[in-house]
Amino acid sequence: MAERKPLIAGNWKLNNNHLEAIALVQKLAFSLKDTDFDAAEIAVLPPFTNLRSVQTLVDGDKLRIVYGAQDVSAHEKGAYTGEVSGPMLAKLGCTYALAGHSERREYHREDDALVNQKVKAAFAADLTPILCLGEGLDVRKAGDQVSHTLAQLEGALKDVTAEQAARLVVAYEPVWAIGTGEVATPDDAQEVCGALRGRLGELYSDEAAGTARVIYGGSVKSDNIAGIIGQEDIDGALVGGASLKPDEFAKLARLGRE
Ligand SMILES: O=C(CO)COP(=O)(O)O
Repeated sequence: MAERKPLIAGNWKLNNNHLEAIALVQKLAFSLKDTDFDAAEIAVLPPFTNLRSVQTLVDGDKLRIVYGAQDVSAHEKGAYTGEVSGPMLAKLGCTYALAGHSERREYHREDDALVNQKVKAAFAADLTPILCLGEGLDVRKAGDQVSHTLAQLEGALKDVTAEQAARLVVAYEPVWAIGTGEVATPDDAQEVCGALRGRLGELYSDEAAGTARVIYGGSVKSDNIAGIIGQEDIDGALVGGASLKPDEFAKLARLGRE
């Protein structure tokens, strides 16, 4: 099995203007000073308006974090008011772009077909998409979480190549765990993450499934990350609320080992 470097990514959601973003990244850099950057890749995902400021700080201070966007347009250019394209994000030095976060699926009516276009747009711009998926509470109560998330995976990966799939990050974020404080148990998270990796193997190859990273998101904190990351098929975390607190996010970046 290939070595997969854990990814700890902070999704800031709709928080912080660009000045607040600079302050937060500076504090985070300080909090990260004793961190082993070889143990995990650390990413922040601020709002679009902050990316240029974060780029300047990361480049200027040679910070060992990477960054990305919370969304990417399905379109490359043209008459698409309000959209931000993959090439624009790549030009700003972004490594990652989220695609299909449950908040975009819910509040902006994004479906698997659109998420699929966004995943392909990210790959086309040499960004790594972080494909978000996960079931709501009703699906979980019915015990259909595996089939539900596998269907989302297949829908989002239509026409994605094996080479691309090998670079993919899939974030399993059960909707009922997001912002609720109700983190999935390590076993529950592993059940779905293992099934997602298994399906990547069936759709592509064992090699692709072995290098793609599958991460978990939903109420991850420094006191619960160790159990989550200890699971065989979980390669990191997508963190919301806790990513806005520099000390707490730095502890997460150290995988809760202190
Ligand atoms: O949605 C999330 C990350 O994308 C998770 O958010 P919380 O960590 O605040 O639950």
